[in-house]
Amino acid sequence: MEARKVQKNDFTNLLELEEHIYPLVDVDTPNVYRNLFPYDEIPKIAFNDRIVPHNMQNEIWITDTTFRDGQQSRTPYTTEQIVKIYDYLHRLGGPKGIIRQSEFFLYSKKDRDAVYKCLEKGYKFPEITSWIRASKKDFELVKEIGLKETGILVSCSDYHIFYKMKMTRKQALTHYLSVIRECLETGISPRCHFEDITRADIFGFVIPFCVELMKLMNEYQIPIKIRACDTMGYGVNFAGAVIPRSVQGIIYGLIKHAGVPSELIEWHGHNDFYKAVSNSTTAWLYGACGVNCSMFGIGERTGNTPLEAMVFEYAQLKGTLDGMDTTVITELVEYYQKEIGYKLPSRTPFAGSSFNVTRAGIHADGLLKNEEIYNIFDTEKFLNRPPLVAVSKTSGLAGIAHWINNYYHLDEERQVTKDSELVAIVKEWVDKEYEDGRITVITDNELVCVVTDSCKKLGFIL
Ligand SMILES: CC(C)C(=O)C(=O)O
Repeated sequence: MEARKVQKNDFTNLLELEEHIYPLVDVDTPNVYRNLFPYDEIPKIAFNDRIVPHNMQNEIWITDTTFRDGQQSRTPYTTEQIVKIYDYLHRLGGPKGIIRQSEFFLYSKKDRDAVYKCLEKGYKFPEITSWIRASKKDFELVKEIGLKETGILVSCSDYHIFYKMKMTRKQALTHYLSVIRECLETGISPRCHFEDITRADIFGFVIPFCVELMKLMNEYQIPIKIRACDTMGYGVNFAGAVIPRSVQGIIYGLIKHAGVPSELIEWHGHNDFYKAVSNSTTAWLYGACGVNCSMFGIGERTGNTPLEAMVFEYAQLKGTLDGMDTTVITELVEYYQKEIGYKLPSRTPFAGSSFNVTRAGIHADGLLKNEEIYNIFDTEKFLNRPPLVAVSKTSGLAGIAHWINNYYHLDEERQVTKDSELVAIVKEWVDKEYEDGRITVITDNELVCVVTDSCKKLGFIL
């Protein structure tokens, strides 16, 4: 299968212009931005107050790296698990393919088996793409399997170029361009992973490199994607922050100074400074069409941008889910727990067991009066997860009543209130537990026993 041809673009004038403005700066010693990354101090965020305009595109999307970056940091998934998760991603992304692509390793037979099985499904979305070693043999393999695109690592900070690859910028650029040309010769579309872009020299290396890539794209008429990888999570989204840490500054530079079309730009975030989600949203807002995510954010160190979070960011920015089926997120939580043995931290937004559980008595009282007061949205509708109240020392009568109503799915006429006799008896039992020195919350099983006993005594049927 041949890579999709790019629309004939006339970047020629722009490219000639930019080439002169931003030539490669081939430094003798690495620029490691010691002012921003002193290493023995906490990294710094500096500002020059240059403001770039919003530039969100009409069509934005999510790409998935659950089986690549996500899998790198955990026990590998079995083929069966990959196929099952791929199925869930297909349903979650909906018919418009908001989850547009998913990338797969092709290294081992097991990796390739998973790709063949997922291809057999015949889904248009997520389109299957690959991640390989950058060699002619591997490009041929991508082609043989019938994929259109592959990821290629093009680390771009001097940390990588000088310290890891032991090259100069000029040598790295020459090497990358020859590998990418080889990929294009095979007819495969390269997705260039600009590793460590948030510590790279944007005007001295990244933009001159992108300008060369856009020239190659013109020459071969095959799309070349730029994935901006915030490998260490240093990106920030504050207006006026300086590059290379500024997410909007990087995206603006790629579009305006290197002539990269928005639909060929993806942001790939990490969560080391808790910014993976807001940085990814920022990349959308400033012109990148794609954000690359992994399910539940499972990935290197603190993880990648969680895919489920970007589903809700999408809906908030666009005002519509565009056909995405968010209830699949809850199915995935259950699948990860039961079949993969991965339990999410309970407070994980949208997915953890406690994400919509209220513990404080005073809040529980609010929930009981009207669930909108303490629930982010109709979590039962969108995630099959009605808001819950965990019973603890501070739950009070309202909290216990709410727990009973939810746990037993009582419809409006049958609901108990904080004045119900049943609630009073359960509360008495709960109070006694804490008077006797208990410090943990009361479990559902314990409450079921107490409620069952109390109902028997009162002659109630729930
Ligand atoms: C290895 C690269 C491509 C990456 O995933 C990252 O920079 O996070």
